[in-house]
Amino acid sequence: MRYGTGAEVLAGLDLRLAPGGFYFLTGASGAGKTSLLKLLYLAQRPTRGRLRLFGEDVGEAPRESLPAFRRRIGVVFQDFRLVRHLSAFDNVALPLRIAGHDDREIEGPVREMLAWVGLADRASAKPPTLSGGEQQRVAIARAVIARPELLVADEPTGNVDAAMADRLIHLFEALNRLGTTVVVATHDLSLIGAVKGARMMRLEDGRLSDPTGELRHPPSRQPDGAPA
Ligand SMILES: Nc1ncnc2c1ncn2[C@@H]1O[C@H](COP(=O)(O)OP(=O)(O)OP(=O)(O)O)[C@@H](O)[C@H]1O
Repeated sequence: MRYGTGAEVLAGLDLRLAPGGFYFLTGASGAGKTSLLKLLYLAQRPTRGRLRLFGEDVGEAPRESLPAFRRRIGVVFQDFRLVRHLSAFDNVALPLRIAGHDDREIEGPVREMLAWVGLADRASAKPPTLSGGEQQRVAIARAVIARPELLVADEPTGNVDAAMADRLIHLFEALNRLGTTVVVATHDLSLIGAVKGARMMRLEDGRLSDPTGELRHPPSRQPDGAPA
């Protein structure tokens, strides 16, 4: 994959995600994590090569077929991308509204989700009046509310404290237990250690050092806190 006429930012990737798997993606800043996630949530197409999603070839699928695939994917963007003029409640409700649920069906689950991410009392606040951490939690609630088949999250806990990060990763785990394939890009080793059975993929200069995530499991914590 390359942006425009620039150099390739991802090359030679051969990667298969098992349905229902939980994957962490790590790598230095600029290694290409966000670019790989963009391929997964169909914001970018591979410049060459093949991309299959949900068993279908999407690398060269017609543009008009992509929204139907995207509705099956929950995305936590690094920069949140909340709708500024909608309340926290309405941002979280968006995927359910798009899926055709009416207000009576939406109210309960959205309130419950906002309570889970600690924002029960901020439901009517609009994004510009929320802190970075609060916006991030709204973004996460919006990404998971409709139980997507694939959840892609880019540094989803970069703006919250350790206790909230723990709570959020358990939300991802709960979703994963319901069958969602989860891919989380992060630098946070404690997050990686928190999910048993998760697989870890590492990007270095646009190449995956462990494309299946099978070889390296999350580093377990030593008593002194250093990664194993
Ligand atoms: N829209 C873009 N246009 C051109 N080049 C880009 C674009 N986005 C990213 N790049 C380049 O692609 C490379 C990989 O960037 P990417 O954002 O995927 O890295 P990353 O691993 O997610 O970094 P970080 O941890 O800092 O978010 C970098 O060299 C970056 O400068």
